[in-house]
Amino acid sequence: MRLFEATQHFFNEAADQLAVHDSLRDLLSTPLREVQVQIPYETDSGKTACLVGYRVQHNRARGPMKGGLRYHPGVDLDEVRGLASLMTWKAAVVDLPYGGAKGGVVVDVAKVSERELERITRRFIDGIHDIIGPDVDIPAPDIGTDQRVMAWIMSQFNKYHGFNPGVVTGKAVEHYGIPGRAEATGRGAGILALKLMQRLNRDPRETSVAVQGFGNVGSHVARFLSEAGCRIVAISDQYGARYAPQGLDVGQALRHVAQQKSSIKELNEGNLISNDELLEIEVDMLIPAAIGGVVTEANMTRIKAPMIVEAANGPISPEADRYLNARGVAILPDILANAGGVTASYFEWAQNRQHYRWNLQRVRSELERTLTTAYDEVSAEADARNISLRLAAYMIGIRRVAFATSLDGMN
Ligand SMILES: NC(=O)c1ccc[n+]([C@@H]2O[C@H](COP(=O)([O-])OP(=O)(O)OC[C@H]3O[C@@H](n4cnc5c(N)ncnc54)[C@H](O)[C@@H]3O)[C@@H](O)[C@H]2O)c1
Repeated sequence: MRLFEATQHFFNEAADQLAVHDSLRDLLSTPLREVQVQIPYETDSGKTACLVGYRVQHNRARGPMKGGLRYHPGVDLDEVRGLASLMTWKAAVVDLPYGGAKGGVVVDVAKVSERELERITRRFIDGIHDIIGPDVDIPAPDIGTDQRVMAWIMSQFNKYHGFNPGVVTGKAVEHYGIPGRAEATGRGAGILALKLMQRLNRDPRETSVAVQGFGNVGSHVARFLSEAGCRIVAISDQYGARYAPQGLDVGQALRHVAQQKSSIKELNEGNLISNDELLEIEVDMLIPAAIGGVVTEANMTRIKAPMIVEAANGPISPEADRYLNARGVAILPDILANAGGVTASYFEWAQNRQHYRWNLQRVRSELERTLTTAYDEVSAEADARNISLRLAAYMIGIRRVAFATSLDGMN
């Protein structure tokens, strides 16, 4: 099942529970706008190459649309559409004044130089600058993009529209960003993972954790949970995974990746296993923090973790979700689990508009407060109705967006 179909499946389940009528359901399911642009750019060898980029704006009933920009060879319109709809429900679950959007460029960042990446980004913004903006649609980092890419986006947008740092979030602290944004998605997933352990009466110091993906999100969630006393037994990147039942030294892995610019595969600790094997190890908590669609009908019966935190977007297919729920696996859904990123982006955007900056301590405490409030609402809804955390989160998000949409009216 493709990502948009999967997100629509979860949407429809919740809309059924809420008895959302057909015309409103159609409105909430149909993206506001989808744009595909050509990205011609000059390679370092002087040739002209051409890529494809997308921006999908899903819903703006609750505010300007917000969502990351993904650079990955697997990007396509369906994926971006699915991710854009997830952003709408995510922003609503954590009660931020935003709608949802997402963008992507079909490119393998490992195969282009830094200068090429800058040219690609600037040409992409040439193609979409007139549909984004601080009051319209605000991009942020996702797979393959980081603070450098955000700086180029801001600079290119400003050439057309004048100085406006609030057009993009996830910027460097020294360049209109805020402390704590880079760590926020992983930290947020870690805060919520501890909440899930508490829900199941688990002691973090007796909990083993496997994290798939050691990029922005995966590395920060692994660090946070390791500092909270959990045993991180497996980590990975796209090239492979390392597994040590007695626990891995996360600080050492962070230094290895930062200093050696090398893969987790080359880490001098634990046994080398594949990404598929990582998903299936005997562990208390599994945290997919890389790409989507990793737990499906093909491997669901071999997943052993009793707790799953979806730090990545869309890692579990609807079939696997149904099966794992029936088996009693506690799943913290993506639209809550990784909402720390958009929450800190909201802080950054609001501060850009005020030309004012919080310190790290304030960002962290506001992040924890926002996510904890959302978690408490979702778990209360799940308990009251005896439903999964995913269904409860979707119901809360859809209820808020549906209400705003109906107040907006049709004209
Ligand atoms: N960055 C954010 O603020 C943010 C916010 C919300 C959700 N997310 C989601 O978190 C996930 C990770 O994003 P990120 O920002 O950490 O990206 P990133 O590019 O920093 O890191 C991605 C990681 O996944 C690994 N990876 C890539 N392809 C893989 C594959 N086929 N199999 C296994 N591993 C693979 C990479 O090697 C890397 O370690 C994505 O699903 C993204 O949508 C990110």
